[in-house]
Amino acid sequence: MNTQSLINEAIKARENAYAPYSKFKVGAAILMNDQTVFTGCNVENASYGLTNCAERTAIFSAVANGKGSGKIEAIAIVGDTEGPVSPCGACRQVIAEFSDENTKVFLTNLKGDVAETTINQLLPGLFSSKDLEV
Ligand SMILES: O=c1ccn([C@H]2C[C@H](O)[C@@H](CO)O2)c(=O)[nH]1
Ligand SMILES: [Zn+2]
Repeated sequence: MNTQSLINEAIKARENAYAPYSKFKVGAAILMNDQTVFTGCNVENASYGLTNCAERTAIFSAVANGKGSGKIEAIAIVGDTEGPVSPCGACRQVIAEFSDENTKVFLTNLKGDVAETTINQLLPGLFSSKDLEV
């Protein structure tokens, strides 16, 4: 799947966002290394802190569908932001869990801005499974 198609999947997923509190809808789409695609949206809660972001929804969906041993080839995230949307710290760490140095991260918005980055740029010095090896 090409980048624009992945971004379009994220835009579609964003429509399903459950964001009655912030009204800030976010969509994410991930292309796994086996070429399967999973999408997610943010899901808020009256107990605000229980909110799950779009990126984590997409990744948890992939894992729930048997892709936990796979890697993310590309992820597209879209919000209605001035510039490309910026993933929160929790999502950066969760994206890192299923990424490698080749994972492409596309930060986008509804205006069509696209910024390509990497997990190492988003989360330098990240904690990973390597740190658990003794
Ligand atoms: O990258 C982001 C940033 C924010 N949100 C959600 C969380 C919350 O529902 C709303 C406002 O923070 O946007 C995401 O899903 N992804
Ligand atoms: Zn997040």
